[in-house]
Amino acid sequence: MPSDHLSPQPDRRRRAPSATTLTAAPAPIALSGVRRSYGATKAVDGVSLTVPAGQVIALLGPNGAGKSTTIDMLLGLTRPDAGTVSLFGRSPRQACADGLVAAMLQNGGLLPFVTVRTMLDALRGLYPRPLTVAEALRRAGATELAESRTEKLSGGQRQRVRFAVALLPDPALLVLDEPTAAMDVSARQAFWASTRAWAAEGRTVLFATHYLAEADDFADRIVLLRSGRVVADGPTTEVKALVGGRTIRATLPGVDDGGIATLGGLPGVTRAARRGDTIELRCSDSDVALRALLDAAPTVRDLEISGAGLEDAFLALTSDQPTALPTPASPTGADTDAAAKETAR
Ligand SMILES: Nc1ncnc2c1ncn2[C@@H]1O[C@H](COP(=O)(O)OP(=O)(O)OP(=O)(O)O)[C@@H](O)[C@H]1O
Repeated sequence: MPSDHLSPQPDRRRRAPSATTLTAAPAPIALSGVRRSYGATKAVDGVSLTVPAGQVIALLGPNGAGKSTTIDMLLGLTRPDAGTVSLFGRSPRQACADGLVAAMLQNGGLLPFVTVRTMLDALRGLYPRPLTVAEALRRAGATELAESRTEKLSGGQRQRVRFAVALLPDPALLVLDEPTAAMDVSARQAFWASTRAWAAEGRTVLFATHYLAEADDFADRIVLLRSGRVVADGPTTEVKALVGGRTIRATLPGVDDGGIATLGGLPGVTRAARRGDTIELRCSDSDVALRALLDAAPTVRDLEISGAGLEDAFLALTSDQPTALPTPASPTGADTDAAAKETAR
């Protein structure tokens, strides 16, 4: 049995609501003041998060930030030491058993020595309202793999089949832990196109990734974890905006280290660097910096000014000495309240 197959004992007497009837139902994900320690390590240290239906949310953070532990608690695979986890108003295990939640985890396997179709057929019987095998394969972009034996699949093909397994219960919430790790560029694009199309029907997706570009391109909202805590939470544009400042890039022929030191001291510039004849100035005020640069180096050319990217935000917000952090945005408001109550306990 694949370890990412998360419907232990489906209850066929219970009619679980379909994805389309869940819009007015309890939130697909509600974490409140969740904590989990391993010995002295606080893997998750008071995370509160409410995710409404239809949202695609990316969980980001450096190694050891607590992403997988958060996902494990979300799926009922690990119990929190404190706080509550609710999926569609139910316990994680019940929500999984009702076919409302499915996951693709990093260590998930496939049944060996059978064809993909046989495996999906066998798994279908475990769910209250499964997709047809053909539909699950189509949505996962894996139709041509139906007759392949599972042990002969390449890494990227396995990922697509695992995606079909996750879609099989027609879950209203899909949880993905680094889902595109083994995929090539075109498989990755197809995966996200299909995930977005699936989410556009009102379903919810939470994914953890180290590919910041994926979060930037596909998530409606980013939650950035550091040392088990949420350090930023909001739409991608807002998370980027938490790191103020712009960067000026330009060509300045013949610039040397002394010249770079001078540029680093210009008004409005916080840091200067060079690569060959290309200079890069991080700015607290790019308008002031640009005027000063043109005065100080009239031969400068090919000027470009850009805002902070997600990578800048990620590095600034997760480094050991983060820049002064604004309070994480809380799209629900309730998150902040819950966190505050938990802290006060
Ligand atoms: N089963 C465990 N036993 C002991 N420590 C653990 C266990 N699981 C996680 N940890 C520790 O908890 C912290 C958070 O780990 P977690 O795997 O949740 O982080 P992550 O953000 O998913 O990291 P990565 O990006 O490397 O996958 C780390 O310090 C990790 O060493």
